[in-house]
Amino acid sequence: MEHTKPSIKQLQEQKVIGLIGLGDMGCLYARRFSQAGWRVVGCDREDLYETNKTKFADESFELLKNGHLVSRLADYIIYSVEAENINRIVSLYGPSTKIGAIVGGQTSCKGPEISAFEEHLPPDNKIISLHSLHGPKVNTVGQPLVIVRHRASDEDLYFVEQLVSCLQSKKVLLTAKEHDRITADTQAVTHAAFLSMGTAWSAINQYPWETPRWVGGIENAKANISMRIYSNKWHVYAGLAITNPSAHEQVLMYSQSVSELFTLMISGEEAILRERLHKAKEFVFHHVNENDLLLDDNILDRYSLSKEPPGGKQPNSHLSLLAIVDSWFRLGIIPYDHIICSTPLFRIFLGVTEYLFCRGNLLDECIKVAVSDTTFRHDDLNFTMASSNWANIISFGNFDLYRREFEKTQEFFKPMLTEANALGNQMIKTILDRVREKEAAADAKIP
Ligand SMILES: NC(=O)C1=CN([C@@H]2O[C@H](COP(=O)(O)OP(=O)(O)OC[C@H]3O[C@@H](n4cnc5c(N)ncnc54)[C@H](OP(=O)(O)O)[C@@H]3O)[C@@H](O)[C@H]2O)C=CC1
Ligand SMILES: O=C(O)C(=O)Cc1ccc(O)cc1
Repeated sequence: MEHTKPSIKQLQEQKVIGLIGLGDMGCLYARRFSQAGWRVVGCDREDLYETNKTKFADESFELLKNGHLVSRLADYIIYSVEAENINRIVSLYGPSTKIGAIVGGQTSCKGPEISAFEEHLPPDNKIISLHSLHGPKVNTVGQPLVIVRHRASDEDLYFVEQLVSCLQSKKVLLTAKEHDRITADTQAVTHAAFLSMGTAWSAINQYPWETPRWVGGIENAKANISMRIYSNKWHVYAGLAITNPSAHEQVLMYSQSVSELFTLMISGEEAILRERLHKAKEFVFHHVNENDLLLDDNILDRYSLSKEPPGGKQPNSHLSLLAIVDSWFRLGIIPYDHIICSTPLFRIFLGVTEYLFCRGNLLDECIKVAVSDTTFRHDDLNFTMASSNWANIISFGNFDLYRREFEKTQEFFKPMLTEANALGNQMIKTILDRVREKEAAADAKIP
């Protein structure tokens, strides 16, 4: 006999949703689910309960004292806590989980999260994890939402899909292993590149928008994204890279590419550099049509933090962008294969590199400048050292050192972060709207 599936309304009458961790992402979910008609209970740290009662007083979800109370009551519990602490927090509350309930997490690397669930949850509990591939201030509509069904029935999955449908994100079903491999390729290396730019600018004591050496659209995108990362919480980026073993390999390869390309530049090896980069271009961008690039001058030029009017463009060696394509080639990664599972920052990073490699003869101009013009040597040397430093910190798995380096650079940019973030948000919104338009146009072409 075939069972009819319950409607969302019926599920909403039966099920309680629980959030453990009401920071940026936990609060986003708690709000969205409760506003869509689900009963939602949540908790943050128990020692902050009294303060949080005031903070969350006007919300449409219910604040409980701790994760035990959430776990006893909820039918689907989502841990939305720092990746570094996931095992410890699941060990605390996991044994209190309601019989038969489903449990998942929002941390950015699924291997350690699923291991924590397997270790600490009673065997009757099911496991379905989530990962929204965007920050808390991005519109959830159309963004990828990874669902990892690890230990659960079709009915359980159906319930979770009904719950998340209010986000209107694009569901991507993956295993934990697939998820971690792809996000190492997309997120971890993207962050490593922009973290290194920020550290290098801070090391030479230079805001990039305050010097005529850096003008033009590509520079705007680099500065805005770097500032966006430094205006966020360090633990988000540390957790994502350090807890994912695949990310270590990627970040180390990126820093090796940076160092090798820089060596070719300062040795004046133009022909070798050109051959190496054209090979990488052919591998990564062979299908790209120059008339159909994600970004154009118009978009890129619009979002500058500089107070000066845009002048003539200054060529740059673009070491950070040359190196990402070189490392994709050496790791056999075609970044377009991961677009279904990509974050806004990754899509912009890809858009900017695509622009540099495929627009007119920009790539050859850039190679020429890299070898012959010494204006950027000091910056490129600092970038090379910064990327090697970040790769070491990540592969040694040192959270404390990560935090120290991150906050040191963050301090340097602090006076500009609010303005930079507002501009970065506009830039990202424009680019995402544009991506949506392009996708819609492509879908319309399919017969
Ligand atoms: N921010 C982002 O862009 C994204 C983040 N993620 C991932 O989602 C997770 C949450 O990130 P985000 O919301 O940004 O981080 P936040 O730091 O804003 O939120 C985590 C919350 O969990 C709280 N917490 C710590 N211990 C406990 C506990 N024992 N019980 C209940 N709550 C606790 C923290 O309190 P306190 O701060 O006082 O320790 C904090 O309020 C992370 O794993 C992150 O990597 C995923 C997608 C996007
Ligand atoms: O887009 C990015 O890379 C971000 O910086 C936001 C972000 C951070 C962590 C995640 O797990 C997912 C998205």
